[in-house]
Amino acid sequence: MRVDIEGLDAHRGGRRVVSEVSVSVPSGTVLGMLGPNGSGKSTLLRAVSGVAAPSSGRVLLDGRDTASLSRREMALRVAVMAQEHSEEFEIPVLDMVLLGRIPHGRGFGNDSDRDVAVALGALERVGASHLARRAFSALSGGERQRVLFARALAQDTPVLVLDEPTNHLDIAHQLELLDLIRATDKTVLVALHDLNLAARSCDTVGVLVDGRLAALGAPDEVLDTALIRTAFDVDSTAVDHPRSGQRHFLFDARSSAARDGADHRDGRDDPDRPDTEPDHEGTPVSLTAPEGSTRP
Ligand SMILES: Nc1ncnc2c1ncn2[C@@H]1O[C@H](COP(=O)(O)OP(=O)(O)OP(=O)(O)O)[C@@H](O)[C@H]1O
Repeated sequence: MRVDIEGLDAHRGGRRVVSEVSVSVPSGTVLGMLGPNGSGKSTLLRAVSGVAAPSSGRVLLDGRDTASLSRREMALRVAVMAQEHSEEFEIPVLDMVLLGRIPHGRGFGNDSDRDVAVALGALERVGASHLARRAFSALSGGERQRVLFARALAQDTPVLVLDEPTNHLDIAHQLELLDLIRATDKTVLVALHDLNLAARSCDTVGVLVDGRLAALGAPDEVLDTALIRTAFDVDSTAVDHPRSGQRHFLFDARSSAARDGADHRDGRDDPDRPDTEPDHEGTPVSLTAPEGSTRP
């Protein structure tokens, strides 16, 4: 299902925090939303998923304006994994995942065999089958994230909206979750903080700065040291992964001297800057694979 965001503005607390965002997400592709804290990623995703209506602009799902869809019609199209969840319910994990089946069925507690099979299948996909009988409230943060992702999968929608789904996850589970996202044929909009994970996992990335889209495109085209400095206020060095060749960024906090002066002289004569110049212009530096690391 194609998602088109057209000229979207959104307000929080009476203030416009997303301005004139337009993005098209082709069916089956993954859009990563990046940006510093408070740049408007969650607010944009809330507007896309219908949690909060945009103050202007519109969101189209396969050409249909979401404003014309009922809540159930939305829930059959878009599953949401929100950033903060206050679910302290004592309910078993399986029941939590079954909540994702409500738009398909007869309501809470009336789950069909198929609903249960779908929920168990979703738990298995996220490696959480062993948690099915545990109380959701008794899970760790990472376990909860995986269960909530299972709930979103169990909703069986063509579109997934995921707000920092890798929060709390250990590295293995971060990679696993993003691989699962990549492997689905769903259209995915996902807010992420880890630029390297985003570059690895997204077809397109959009970078929000102060609620405006500062950049949009394929990760390799969009992410470079200049953009990272402007958007995130950190210095970075681009390196190629010794085995995969994929570009990665190493980050350094910017010195206050660089901050004070760099905006108009680009930091080139910064006294804190090393003589051996890490590449700050976006051309990746090649790293040589350590000896013996010849595995593909
Ligand atoms: N409930 C609220 N009331 C008032 N202002 C809010 C509310 N929620 C968010 N905001 C403000 O809206 C702006 C955008 O917030 P949003 O949560 O969309 O950013 P974000 O990019 O998702 O941030 P983060 O990376 O920290 O999750 C911020 O300035 C934030 O302080």
